[in-house]
Amino acid sequence: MGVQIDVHGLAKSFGRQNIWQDVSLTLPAGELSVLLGPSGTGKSVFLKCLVGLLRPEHGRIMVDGVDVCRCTEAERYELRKLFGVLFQDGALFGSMTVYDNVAFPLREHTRKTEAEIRRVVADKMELVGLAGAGHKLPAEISGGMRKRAGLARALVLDPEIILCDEPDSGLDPVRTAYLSQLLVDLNAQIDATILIVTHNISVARTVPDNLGMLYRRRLVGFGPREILLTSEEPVVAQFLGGHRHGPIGMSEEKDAVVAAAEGAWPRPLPELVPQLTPSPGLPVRRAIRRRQERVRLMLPTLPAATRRNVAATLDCARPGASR
Ligand SMILES: Nc1ncnc2c1ncn2[C@@H]1O[C@H](COP(=O)(O)OP(=O)(O)OP(=O)(O)O)[C@@H](O)[C@H]1O
Repeated sequence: MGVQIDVHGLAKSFGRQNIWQDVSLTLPAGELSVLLGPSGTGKSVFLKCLVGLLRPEHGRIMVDGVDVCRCTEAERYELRKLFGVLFQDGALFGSMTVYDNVAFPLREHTRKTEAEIRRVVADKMELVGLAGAGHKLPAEISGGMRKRAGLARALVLDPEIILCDEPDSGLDPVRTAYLSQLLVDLNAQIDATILIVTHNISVARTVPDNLGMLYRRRLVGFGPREILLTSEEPVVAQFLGGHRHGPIGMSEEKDAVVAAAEGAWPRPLPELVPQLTPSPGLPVRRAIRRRQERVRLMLPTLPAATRRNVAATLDCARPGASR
């Protein structure tokens, strides 16, 4: 099962530029989570902090009992083995074949023989639908295939935590739908904790168990998907509705005069769409039951509308209930 990550009071700046502050959230073990936010709100910086590539000035990131922000280099090296990271552009080495790219972490971090490496690489390439493409160079495959090759590489060390930085960027809606399904299927197969950073509304509405959003240097919210997906908070409703009217402007924060001239921002909330389920033949996601137990305890604390939506998902998941 994946590992839980607890983030408390995190703050990160570059010089005088504060990126975000007071970010606290828990990524529950083995669940799928999505972190949304307009461009430039520091989503990638957050991922890099989680994996220890950037050091926040304040706060704690607890992974497996170790604080990523304060651990020794040796501890950080060990922790990194828990993580598989899919970077925005796939981050493949252009001069290596897809096969060698995927095999790279195994050759670097394990003592496996080439025969063993061949087996693992073939297995992961098959998992992401790239069997047969190993001999090609990254420049010879499509953007979607490069993403999947990056994902295969992120998986070869059997990570317990998978971080995906905008896996959908540069993909058409159909490829994005395939990739969303792939992430859900992967979770069903390996039960890893998965965090996806994106500004893709369709991914946010269909993939995660938990959803959060960064805006104006703060975490607007983070919790069971139904909370944000039914939120009437103007910034959340505008972002998920994908429209111009609302507090978010072209350069993140809208000019107060422009915002006032728009008047109120009442918009119908998009309908809550069902979460993706694993493809036929795959096991039921083990996270579902754990999440139900967790969310059931949260029910009394949720707003009435959210409570109804969450309760409905708990009801339809009861044994014998029709789905
Ligand atoms: N190493 C760095 N040094 C200085 N500033 C940085 C560094 N990395 C990121 N930033 C700044 O931090 C801010 C947030 O960047 P980040 O890439 O995390 O945003 P994002 O939310 O992922 O954006 P997008 O959705 O457009 O990818 C930007 O203003 C960026 O210029």
